[in-house]
Amino acid sequence: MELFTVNRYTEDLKEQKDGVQGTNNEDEILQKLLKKAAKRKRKHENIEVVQTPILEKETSDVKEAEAKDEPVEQLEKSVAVAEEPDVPSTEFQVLGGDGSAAKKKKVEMQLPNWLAHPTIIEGGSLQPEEEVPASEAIDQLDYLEKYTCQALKQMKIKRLFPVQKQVIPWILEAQAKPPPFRPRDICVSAPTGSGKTLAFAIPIVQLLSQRVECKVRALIVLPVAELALQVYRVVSALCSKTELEVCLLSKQHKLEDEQEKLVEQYKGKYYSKADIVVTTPGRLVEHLHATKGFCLKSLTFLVIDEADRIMDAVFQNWLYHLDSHVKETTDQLLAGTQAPLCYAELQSSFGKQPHKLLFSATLSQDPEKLQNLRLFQPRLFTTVLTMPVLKDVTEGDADTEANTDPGQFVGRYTTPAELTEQYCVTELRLKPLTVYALVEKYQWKRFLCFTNSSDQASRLTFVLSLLFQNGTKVAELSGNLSAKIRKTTLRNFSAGKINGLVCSDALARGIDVADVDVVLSYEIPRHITTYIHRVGRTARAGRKGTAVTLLTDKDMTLFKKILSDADKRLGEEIHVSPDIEIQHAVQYKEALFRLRKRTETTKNEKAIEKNRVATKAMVHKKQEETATVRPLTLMEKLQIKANQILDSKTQIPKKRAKKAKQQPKETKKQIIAKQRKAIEN
Ligand SMILES: Nc1ncnc2c1ncn2[C@@H]1O[C@H](COP(=O)(O)OP(=O)(O)OP(=O)(O)O)[C@@H](O)[C@H]1O
Repeated sequence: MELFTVNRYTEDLKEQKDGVQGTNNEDEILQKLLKKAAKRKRKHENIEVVQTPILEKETSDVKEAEAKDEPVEQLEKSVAVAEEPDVPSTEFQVLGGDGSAAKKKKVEMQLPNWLAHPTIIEGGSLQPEEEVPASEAIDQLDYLEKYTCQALKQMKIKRLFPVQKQVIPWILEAQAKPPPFRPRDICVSAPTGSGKTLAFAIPIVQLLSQRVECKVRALIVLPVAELALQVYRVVSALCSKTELEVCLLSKQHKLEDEQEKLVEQYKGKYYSKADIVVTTPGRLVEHLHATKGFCLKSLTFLVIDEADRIMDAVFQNWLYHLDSHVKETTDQLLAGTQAPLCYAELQSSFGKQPHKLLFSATLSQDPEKLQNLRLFQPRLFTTVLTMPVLKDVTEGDADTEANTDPGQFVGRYTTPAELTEQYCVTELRLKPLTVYALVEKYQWKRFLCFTNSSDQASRLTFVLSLLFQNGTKVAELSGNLSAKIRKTTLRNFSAGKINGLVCSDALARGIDVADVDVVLSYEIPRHITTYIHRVGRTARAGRKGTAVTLLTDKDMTLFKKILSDADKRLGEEIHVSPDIEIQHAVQYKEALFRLRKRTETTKNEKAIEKNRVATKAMVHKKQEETATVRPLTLMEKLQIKANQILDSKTQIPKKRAKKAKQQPKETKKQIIAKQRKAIEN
């Protein structure tokens, strides 16, 4: 059977078939083709007849007149087409061939309703120094418990920030509803330093404070250990006047130490020692697998801070582990393998999902990413752009208009109103010197300098340390260092023992260090979210701050494009003296020379280490190989020695030696086997 049939008119075919089929001659085929063409033409014209009245209404009077000139002819044609039997067409229909595709409107992103219509967090003052009106004082807020007010006062907090005023009462109210009502999950997108931590910590502590038995009821997940520690401190401070226990899980401690703080065993049963667990995703997974008795079946709150970061592919698997852990415990309860099988407990835990609270300054508006969290009827809280600086940034025509539409708020990353953004144009080879000159010129006493990689951070720290000879101390804070060293460095910076930190972006998020004068971007960030988090390390909690980006001429276009993603424009340009290179020539040359030397030394050290590891591996392999071969007897050894002496005596001609070289080399095992065979013979 033929797979393909080709219908083609050929002269030979005509001659062959002439006798059998009279209809298959050239004229008839031509007639058929003409008929087909006419039919197609009529069909096309018929479509036009139908479309004309619609078009007429929209287009000019001239077209109207043309249409009236030939109504009879068109009617005839349409009737003719209508009379034609409805034969299925063998022609391919060209999709959009009628031009309809070209007329189609540009596809607009359709967000789910909850993302497109968020609850707006009205801007308010973040100025902590301002006089607080009596009505706004924390003791006047009826939803705050006495112990919360006491703890807040100890933290020197006199009133709540806008995001806290909106979110805290909402969570408390949502949780107050009796079953079967289930509180809606929430996503909160508010600028850096606007106080998101307290917005989730206060309601959680208040709602859990009445608990009887200690069980893990709240899990707060953060992307890095430093952030986890920071949030742990805030939550612990809030819990100081309650009986709640908070536990921190991060790579800064030994796993066994954390296990001891997390669970205890009594008469063969495990008991939780923590009510609130603050953790990083990696450490959480470790405990889910390694800590016996670590149970999350009573989980009431799941907080994901820096949610967009945690939802990144790198961190994805923690959710899977968390889900399967909860499912496993439920299955065990159902099967009765986990004691005690109590009906009430089973009923309360089965199918129960924690209240999910997501927070970030750059919350993803990608519904697919958020879908992984299976949010329950989610609700979005986001900030309004009413700050003076931001007005300036989004100033003008279309943007201002867009801001009045709530649907447009989503995905707009807002920076604090107190932030001043600047840039400094420089050359690539002069960048470290520019950082030095800027710090000297503006007398910045506390600054952060962000690079795009840990290695770059390390190199820049080295050069800057050599340049600053007036007592300004700089240190590295990057992923290259252990968690312990990073912790000490950060503490020294907070205490003012270090003036400047050169950081990689791993630490751009969430770190809350008070009174950072300026954030420098040594290299332009790769994405707008990175920029928002970098600059967010200053101008926090209503204080003023500056962000300066170093730009080469090449960077300029790309940086402008990155800023445009957040409806931002370049800020003010600042300059350093054009003579910096001449002024600091000797110092800079020396610093670069020493950096080169250091790079070489590290490179050599790395090569030596690599060699050492390779040699060790080879020795190990050889040992394994020889271990499998039977040791030679004394006779065999003597025979081999005798052969070697004989070999050395008989000179192999050069040509033969070359030929032998070309042949594949025998392994030691093969040589021994050969010699043994020779002895046996
Ligand atoms: N109501 C308040 N009054 C005064 N200071 C506050 C208040 N709430 C929070 N703060 C302070 O503001 C600073 C920033 O708070 P927080 O770290 O919660 O911000 P954030 O919104 O989580 O920032 P990021 O997005 O960078 O993580 C902290 O030092 C905190 O102590």
